[in-house]
Amino acid sequence: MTHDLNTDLVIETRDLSRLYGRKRALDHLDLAIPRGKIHAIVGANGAGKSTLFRILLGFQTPSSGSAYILGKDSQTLTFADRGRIGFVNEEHTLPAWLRVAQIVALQRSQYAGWDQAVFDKVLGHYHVLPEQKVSQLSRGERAGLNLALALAQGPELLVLDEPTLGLDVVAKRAFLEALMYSNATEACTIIYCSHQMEEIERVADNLIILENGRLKHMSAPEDFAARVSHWIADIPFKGPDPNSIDGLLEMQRIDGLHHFLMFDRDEDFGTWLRSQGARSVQTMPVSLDRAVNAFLAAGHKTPERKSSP
Ligand SMILES: Nc1ncnc2c1ncn2[C@@H]1O[C@H](COP(=O)(O)OP(=O)(O)OP(=O)(O)O)[C@@H](O)[C@H]1O
Repeated sequence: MTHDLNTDLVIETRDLSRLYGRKRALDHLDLAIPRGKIHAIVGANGAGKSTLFRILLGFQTPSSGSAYILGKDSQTLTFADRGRIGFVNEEHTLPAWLRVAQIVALQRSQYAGWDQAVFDKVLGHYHVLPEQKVSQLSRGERAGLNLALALAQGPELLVLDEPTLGLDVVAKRAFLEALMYSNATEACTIIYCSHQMEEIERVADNLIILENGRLKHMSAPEDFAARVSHWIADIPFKGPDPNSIDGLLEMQRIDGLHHFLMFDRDEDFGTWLRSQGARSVQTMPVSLDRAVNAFLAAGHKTPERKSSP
């Protein structure tokens, strides 16, 4: 079978759908993730992220369409293909009775491309001793050990699925620093799934938003945030009908002032507010967290647009 695959893509789905009974978890998803850098995948609960990864890693079959990972059909991955993919999730499960040095020895014997310098560099962000058993490590240290193991295996693609879930602020920071200073992206592409927008803001080069099993947006995080604006208007009566406002993500009345979160609206929106009787109009910067949450909450009200990488 010929596929005309683009080898610069680490992940590619074509018209990918997955149904669970009457439930549609993935809905004709076309996704193309280029090689290199850190790509964040976000979506509300139930957006289809786990289903997508189960299909990509070959643990589940699509209902229709196709999925490729590192240029291979995800349904026919070999042991060697899987060896090119690293995976870290929030569970950080490793055999509790093994010592760190024993795990390293095991991994080194298993992975031909094992990179001890990368392991040492990543784990150097933690005070973990080689003689410590996994059971004696803190949750944050276990997360760091998992990251160090995954990166030292030299994967071409590393999937981090909510890797900092349940970690405290200090451990989260240590994990992100270990990741950022590992220079991992020089050798591998990282897919970072998280609901933690401040982490995404720090590490991700590309933001991918899934909603109801569909691709809603793909761009640099800062480009996305720049498209969302916050307006505060003093309108001395009920205010405009939300249904009549193009690009409205959220409208709230707080302390007598109207707050609007808008997508892809510029100065013309201020002019329009004044034409609606606003006595004053101000704009405020919007955090990525606020922008993404408003975008997800607005759901179907959000203008349909073509995603731009
Ligand atoms: N085994 C299943 N049987 C029936 N429905 C399922 C099954 N697995 C997932 N779903 C449904 O498919 C949709 C997508 O689920 P999925 O777990 O892929 O989402 P998610 O984006 O990973 O969510 P979360 O962020 O909560 O982990 C949800 O509506 C879910 O209820």
